[in-house]
Amino acid sequence: MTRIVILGGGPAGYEAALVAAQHEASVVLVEEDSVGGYCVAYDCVPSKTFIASAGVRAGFRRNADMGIEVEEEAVVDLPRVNSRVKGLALAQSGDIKATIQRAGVRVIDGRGRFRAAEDNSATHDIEITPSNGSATEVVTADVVLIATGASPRVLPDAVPDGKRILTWRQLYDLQELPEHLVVVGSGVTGAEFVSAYSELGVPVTLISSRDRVLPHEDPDAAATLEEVFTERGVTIEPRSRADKVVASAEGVRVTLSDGREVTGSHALMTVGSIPNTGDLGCDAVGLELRETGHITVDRVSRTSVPGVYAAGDCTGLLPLASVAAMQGRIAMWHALGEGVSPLRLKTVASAVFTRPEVATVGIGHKQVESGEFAAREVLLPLGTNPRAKMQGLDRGFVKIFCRPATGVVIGGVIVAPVASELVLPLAMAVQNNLTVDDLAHTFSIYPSLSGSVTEAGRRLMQHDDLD
Ligand SMILES: Cc1cc2nc3c(=O)[nH]c(=O)nc-3n(C[C@H](O)[C@H](O)[C@H](O)COP(=O)(O)OP(=O)(O)OC[C@H]3O[C@@H](n4cnc5c(N)ncnc54)[C@H](O)[C@@H]3O)c2cc1C
Ligand SMILES: NC(=O)c1ccc[n+]([C@@H]2O[C@H](COP(=O)([O-])OP(=O)(O)OC[C@H]3O[C@@H](n4cnc5c(N)ncnc54)[C@H](O)[C@@H]3O)[C@@H](O)[C@H]2O)c1
Repeated sequence: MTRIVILGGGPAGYEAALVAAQHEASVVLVEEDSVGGYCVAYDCVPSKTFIASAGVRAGFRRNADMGIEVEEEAVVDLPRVNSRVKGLALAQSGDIKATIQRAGVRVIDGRGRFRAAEDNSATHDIEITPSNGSATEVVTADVVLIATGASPRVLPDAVPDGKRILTWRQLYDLQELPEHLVVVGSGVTGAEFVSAYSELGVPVTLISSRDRVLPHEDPDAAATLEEVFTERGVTIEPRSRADKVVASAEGVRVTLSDGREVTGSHALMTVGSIPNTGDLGCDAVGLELRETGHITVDRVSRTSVPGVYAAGDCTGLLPLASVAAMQGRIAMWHALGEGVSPLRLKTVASAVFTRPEVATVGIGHKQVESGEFAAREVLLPLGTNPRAKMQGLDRGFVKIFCRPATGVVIGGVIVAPVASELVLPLAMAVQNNLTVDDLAHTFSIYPSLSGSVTEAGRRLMQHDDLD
């Protein structure tokens, strides 16, 4: 029986554990905080739960346009919002732990690291320091999966104090909404919190080191979001790098690299993450880390050391829960001798949970513009969609990229309130080499937002048969 030790119980670790247990390996999962990982405890799950509450308040604000007056302002009870966020995360962690234990995985609450190996040893020894203070345990493994995730990057002159200067993981301890939130960093995390807090009625200033919010996303999508943010009263400071953040009893003072200062009641630092690989004893097994601290892996999650795999945010490949989970499963299939398809990042779908949401899949604007991929494209504004009109939605679009000759769908972008749900037909098209004709001939519901996906397909159909 193959002995497997998994370090870290996030999506990469727990999905790997389920696969390995299903294949009758002996599996030990070591998790020092909570099963489900940072994903469930502090990052993905809490942020999306918080955003769901913000969305309820936003719904109230839109009622007047729909002819429904709500007499009183919707009141945000932040402690209740936060307690729902934490309760849901705790319950989900419990569910996952129970599921993997039922599958036969041994879960150890503790911190794991490599122990120096004897030369030419085919196995690896993992030293585990239990969280409850009991004696260190050493477990020998034929295969080790490193799935230790990443943690918020801290700027040396802007160290979070958990009160005024906050990482996204500390937001759920606030008792009251900030009077004025300064968000530093305009990546996906920053954009999602700018959206949620502005929906909750909090004045927000966004310090963006780039020309625009969401520098890695589709430019039309980013422009739509900037318009929405500005309309909601968000102040955006483009091309502004925060050098320093100082907290006082009154609030925070953010010093930008050009000397300007921005003040607020709280600062939320969303300036990226660093991998949790520094204290794993990687050198004990000869595993070299990249300069960023990430672990290099191939498309079946192998590291440079035989018997050691890595998956998820610690590899820095594409920091998404869905990708982490797939990397973890692939690692176990490969290690246990199953037939396995290497990871295909070009088919990954992702969403930014702002309001409206931005969902993307496959090849995007940057790769088409640079000439890396030849494509025809269409952008269909949501304002033309009957269901959108009924729901009072005037923002958003469906964009599709297809191969010029064959019409095979290679990418898409949707900006809409439920873009994260609407993107699935495009993801299926990209994954399965479907064409715009396939989309065009698919029945969509009338009226529905997804009607814009099939309509965009029709707009890209070629009317000659010479291709
Ligand atoms: C604010 C925010 C929102 C996000 N929203 C989304 C989203 O909507 N959708 C999406 O797909 N992705 C989202 N992500 C990304 C997603 O959270 C990560 O990609 C995902 O958590 C990566 O999973 P992982 O398994 O690599 O590790 P993690 O979830 O980071 O878990 C790693 C675990 O390893 C444990 N660990 C670390 N070192 C050790 C050790 N030595 N021994 C034992 N245990 C250890 C940690 O305690 C932790 O529990 C979001 C990220 C952030 C920051
Ligand atoms: N909905 C989702 O799926 C979701 C949500 C959040 C995060 N994520 C994942 O996490 C990854 C990381 O996202 P992120 O937003 O946390 O980090 P990021 O690294 O993508 O963005 C951080 C931003 O902060 C800026 N920055 C850095 N230092 C700065 C400074 N001193 N002043 C001002 N700006 C500064 C950077 O230029 C960058 O644009 C994403 O790529 C995504 O894969 C996913």
